[in-house]
Amino acid sequence: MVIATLAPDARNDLMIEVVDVRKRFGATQALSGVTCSFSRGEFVALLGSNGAGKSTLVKILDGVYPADAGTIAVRGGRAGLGVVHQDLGLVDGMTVAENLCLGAPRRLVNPRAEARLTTEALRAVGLTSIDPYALVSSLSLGQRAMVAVARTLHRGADTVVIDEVTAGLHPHEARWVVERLRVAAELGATVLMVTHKLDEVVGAATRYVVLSDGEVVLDGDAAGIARADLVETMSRGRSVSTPAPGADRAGGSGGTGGVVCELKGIRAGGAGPIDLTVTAGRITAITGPLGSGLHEVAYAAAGLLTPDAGTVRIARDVRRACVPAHRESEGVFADHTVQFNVAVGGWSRWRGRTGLLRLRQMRRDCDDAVAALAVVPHRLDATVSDLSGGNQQKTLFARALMRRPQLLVLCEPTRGVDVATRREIYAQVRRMADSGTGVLVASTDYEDIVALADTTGVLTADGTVSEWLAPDRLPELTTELA
Ligand SMILES: Nc1ncnc2c1ncn2[C@@H]1O[C@H](COP(=O)(O)OP(=O)(O)OP(=O)(O)O)[C@@H](O)[C@H]1O
Repeated sequence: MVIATLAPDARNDLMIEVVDVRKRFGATQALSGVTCSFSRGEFVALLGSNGAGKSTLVKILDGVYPADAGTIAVRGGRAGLGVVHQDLGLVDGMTVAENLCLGAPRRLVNPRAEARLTTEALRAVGLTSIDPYALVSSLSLGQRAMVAVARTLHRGADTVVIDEVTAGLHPHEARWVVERLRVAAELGATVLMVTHKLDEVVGAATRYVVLSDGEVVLDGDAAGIARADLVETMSRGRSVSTPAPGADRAGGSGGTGGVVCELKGIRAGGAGPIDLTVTAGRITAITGPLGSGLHEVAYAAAGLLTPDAGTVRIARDVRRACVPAHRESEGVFADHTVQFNVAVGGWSRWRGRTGLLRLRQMRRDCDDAVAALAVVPHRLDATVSDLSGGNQQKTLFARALMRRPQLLVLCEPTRGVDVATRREIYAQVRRMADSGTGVLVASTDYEDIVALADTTGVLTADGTVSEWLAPDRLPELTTELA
């Protein structure tokens, strides 16, 4: 199926029409007849739990996959629609203007004209404060995201699909991006935003489209849909054994256990020197912007990286487990099954007195772990590369817990997971801490910090932690770092 051009007699403001689109991957029906249409000036939040079919739909719109059946028609044809992915695809060492005009025939464009075109393109997304001659590397992550959106529209798209680009942004910056997207829609663009962060889009999106099991289960005007109903629809009634994030911390771990890990004067990934202690039963967190070195510091604690300087002291015989920040390159064994990915490294747990693995117990434990996190598809023999991003993340998390670690290091533990899973992960981490595990969380996601941390170190611009914040001071994070 190719993306068609909307018929000339189509409704005036209609931009995209998706009719009965289906896509199957082997045994999985990823999309089972999606029908929806998008109009000029709409700001649509495209939502759904992990494995609901969002990425599949976006990839079909982007021309990455053909659909098995159905039709898609776009005003202006394929060029009328652009997708901005999480990596943004900008060249950091070039200016904003050069990035915007990249690919344009050079003889038609001189630097002055480039700057003028760039200013116009930036205005179309409500950006008036960015210098066309600024290097992209000098911009904040949110500004870069908006430059990528402006470039997509500048290249002739009227509709832009934003695929989880706000993940990892500070809440203020994410809100700033969403506000610019709202302005872009008001100025005439059609914006479809895929996100798991409901709070970003509630109040800004004009419409919600929720997918579940490859079908549209809710499609309506945002003004008429309450947040709670959205969560309920997205979670399909999945109950989670959790209070709201942060709610139970007052009665949680007291941090009276012994030291399981101590970092002194650590320098890693550009961060440091940092002193940090993880004690049994307590959740210590570090946060800061992407690239600040917070993950490298955590890897040093997990024993996955030798720091550039400083010492790592680990209590004797401590079992360590780590959820790495980048699941694709550092985490999953993509060609292996879900069971292998969950069980790997934790074999001793199932070794019987004879030395043989108790396979049936191993299978049961893996099955319980993936059921608690609602991994889709719920099949231990599924190949991990066939899972959606959020479901891959769940297998990584399940693996780390399967080791019953005494030191649990979590880098971006909730990356790409849906609302219900996020809560389940928070509950499981809290239970681990309450049972005596020392936990170190390194996350750029402020929701993780607010939900989990007993004490939080914020990496400052010089790569150090100037002070450790108790939970009651966490609200300062959202203002201080704005
Ligand atoms: N290349 C593939 N091969 C096999 N199955 C796939 C493939 N891509 C997606 N699937 C399956 O299709 C379903 C929909 O996946 P998709 O990635 O579209 O979900 P999603 O809503 O984007 O999830 P997430 O929020 O986790 O990113 C899932 O069950 C997934 O396992």
